[in-house]
Amino acid sequence: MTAIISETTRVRDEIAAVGKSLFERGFTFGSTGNISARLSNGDLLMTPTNASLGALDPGRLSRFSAEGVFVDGDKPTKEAFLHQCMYCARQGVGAVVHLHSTHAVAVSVIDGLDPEDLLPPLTAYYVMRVGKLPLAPYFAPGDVALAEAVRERARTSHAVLLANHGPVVAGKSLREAQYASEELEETAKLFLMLRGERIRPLTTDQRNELTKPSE
Ligand SMILES: O=C(O)[C@@H](O)C(=O)COP(=O)(O)O
Ligand SMILES: [Zn+2]
Repeated sequence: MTAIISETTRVRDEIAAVGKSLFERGFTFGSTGNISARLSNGDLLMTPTNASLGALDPGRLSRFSAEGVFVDGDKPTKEAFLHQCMYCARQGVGAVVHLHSTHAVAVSVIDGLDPEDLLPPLTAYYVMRVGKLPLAPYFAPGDVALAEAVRERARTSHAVLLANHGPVVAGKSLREAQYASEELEETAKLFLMLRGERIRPLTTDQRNELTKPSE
């Protein structure tokens, strides 16, 4: 019991610290975005609805049981189902971050990109942290129909861009989800800066070299 309590406290504090860091560096703003993390007993901690990621109270985070039932805390984010579907679609997910990071949102609005993989492999770090970025069609925030669209894409990618909205990124840990979200935003920025230029993305061989399982 003691171990569970201290793990809960640690994860609550970590969610608040990551939220503050992302907010203060402009990765999301106002009360946009939401974060969740899984505890070792399967429970999920999530940010409450209408909360600024910059000023989260660790003790007031919303908690769901492993079965997806709301247990306690403030009223959960309206995207709770979106977070839950990332945990269901992928093995080993420990945390999920959703942001309205400006450049990623801009990419989510551009027509004519490849909806299976929106951004080219500009750098090795992008390939290692994000890899592939499919687009989920537009649904209003909080619409449960979005869950099915995201679940389908999350089976093959831990990062999904919601059309005219923003990214949802899963990681084994909260730090992994945070770093991948940041890398996605910076690559979206590079992509927009480079529009109209002749570019030289990584080749398929270079990409495969980065993602091959280590022996
Ligand atoms: O875009 C939205 O409204 C939500 O996806 C969002 O980012 C913030 O919603 P809450 O977490 O319910 O505040
Ligand atoms: Zn949102």
